[in-house]
Amino acid sequence: MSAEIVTYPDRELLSLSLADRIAGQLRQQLEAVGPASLCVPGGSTPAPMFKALSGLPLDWANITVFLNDERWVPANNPRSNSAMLRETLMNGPAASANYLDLYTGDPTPEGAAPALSERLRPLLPITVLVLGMGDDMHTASLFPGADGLDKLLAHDAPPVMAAAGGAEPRITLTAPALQSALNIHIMIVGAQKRAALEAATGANPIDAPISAFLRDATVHYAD
Ligand SMILES: O=C1O[C@H](COP(=O)(O)O)[C@@H](O)[C@H](O)[C@H]1O
Repeated sequence: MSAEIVTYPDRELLSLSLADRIAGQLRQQLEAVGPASLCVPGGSTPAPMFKALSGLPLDWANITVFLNDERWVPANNPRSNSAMLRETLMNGPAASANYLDLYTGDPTPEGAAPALSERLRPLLPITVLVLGMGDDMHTASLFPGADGLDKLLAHDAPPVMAAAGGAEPRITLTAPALQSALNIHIMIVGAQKRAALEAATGANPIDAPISAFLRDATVHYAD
């Protein structure tokens, strides 16, 4: 089965509509169950959606936010996904949310992963998961053909592991932690990513990691 794809007339409408949909799903969890979790991508695509979401009225103090993955660099490094998130999402009403930073300052992501896994377990299943995708069909830090990708995709993987394949060491949520999410959205823009997504449909996750999430996801797309 492949994902439902929603195509928007432009990127601004995509960002506003997706932010509204995420807020609705978080609100439902907060009202029906209690605390909620929101797991979001880094990269350049989601920043406008984060800005829209940050201004929406929600019980942010009962929401824990964390990234899908992080480059192993401190927050003052321009490659830090956390820095982008703090500038875009963790502002206005959303500044009251709890933030679980995947970058701990430990010397290596391998050393930090076991304790992060334990901190993450009580937050599972993720209430709302938003994934991005690179042109190479990677998502989170699950890179096609990377060393150890089979371990990150394994059904018994711990929630958080170190990952190879990017320009710097990385830490990532693993496939089972991400797949357990109650609501999964994939946000992509541009014809190149759309073509990559179509190529990934039905492919082996070792070659096209995004395909591990397509069955249960809604894809949000604009040119
Ligand atoms: O490296 C990463 O890239 C992907 C996609 O980023 P984009 O700049 O093409 O939007 C992102 O989903 C992932 O979280 C990030 O670590």
